[in-house]
Amino acid sequence: MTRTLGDHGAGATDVDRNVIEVEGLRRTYSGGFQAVNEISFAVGEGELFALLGTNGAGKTSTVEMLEGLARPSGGTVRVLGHDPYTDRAEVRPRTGVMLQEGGFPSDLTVKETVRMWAGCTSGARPTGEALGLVGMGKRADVRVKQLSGGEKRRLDLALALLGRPEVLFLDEPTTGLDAEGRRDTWDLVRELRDGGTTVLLTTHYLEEAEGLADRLAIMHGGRIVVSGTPSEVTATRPARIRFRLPTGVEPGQLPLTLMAAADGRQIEIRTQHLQRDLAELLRWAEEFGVHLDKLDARSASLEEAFLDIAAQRTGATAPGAGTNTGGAFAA
Ligand SMILES: Nc1ncnc2c1ncn2[C@@H]1O[C@H](COP(=O)(O)OP(=O)(O)OP(=O)(O)O)[C@@H](O)[C@H]1O
Repeated sequence: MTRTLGDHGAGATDVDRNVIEVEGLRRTYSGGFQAVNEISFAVGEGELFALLGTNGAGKTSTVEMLEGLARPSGGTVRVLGHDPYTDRAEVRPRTGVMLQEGGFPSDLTVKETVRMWAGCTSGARPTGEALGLVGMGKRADVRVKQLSGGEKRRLDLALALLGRPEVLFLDEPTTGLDAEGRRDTWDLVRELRDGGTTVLLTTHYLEEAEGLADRLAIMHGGRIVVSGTPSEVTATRPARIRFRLPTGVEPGQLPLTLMAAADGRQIEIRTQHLQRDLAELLRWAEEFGVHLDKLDARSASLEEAFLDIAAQRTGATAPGAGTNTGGAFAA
């Protein structure tokens, strides 16, 4: 991909200056259904903020209000210091929006589509530059209806970047992209952020949020359930230690202060104190001359945190979410 990114002050992250401010935001659909229920968050200049959630959590309903496409039912939104709905003329030229469905005329070529869009965008990048950014330079003369789903997403992104936006809204930007396309898009988004662009991203790919986001919020049922840096969010969930129970050892012989679950001879310990409990386990193994086969110890991933949160809220049990107390036991 050719890289000629707009520069809003390279490395000029200024999280003290909020570019997006949301306070007590609500969105109620006809019939009284509350899709967004009193949410509040702020995104600093040059920050990448990810909004995650289960299906129907209210992400798109929220983002549409930030983009100025829908009027809030309550609360306030400020983007670059303005109300994006009532001050649309002020906010729109400084923001780039990548919707879930671009909906371009499908008979136009890629190049014609970009030119048409550029006609409505002040200070637009040259067409070749915009297409080069998203790796679509070679597809310029192809008709939109002949593009694959992933190529359409790239075109959506090129259009969102046309006006060198200060704020970029990306609604599920990598849905339909193959692994390479996804990685290219992540690189591009990182470069834009490093160049000072403020990015608000929604995604269903948790590794995408974990890898890209400076901070994130997980929504469920219209509310923000948890927010923070990816490590702050995962730190709220227990880490895991796994190993095969050595031959000749029974689960009841494991160190009693550890909370463990056994599935046959596979042992899993879930702990908020990974270092302390791992050290205790290793001391015990050393003392009794036991080899812990397939030993694996790691912090919770964002995906595990997400599944735990979703399961708690629906009253279900996330796979492997059970934590047993009172020492080791056999299943
Ligand atoms: N126009 C509408 N009228 C009534 N209800 C709506 C409307 N649009 C969305 N909803 C409902 O509002 C809730 C939130 O929808 P929204 O699309 O914002 O969720 P989401 O988090 O973006 O979901 P997904 O991850 O599935 O895209 C859902 O229950 C949805 O059915």
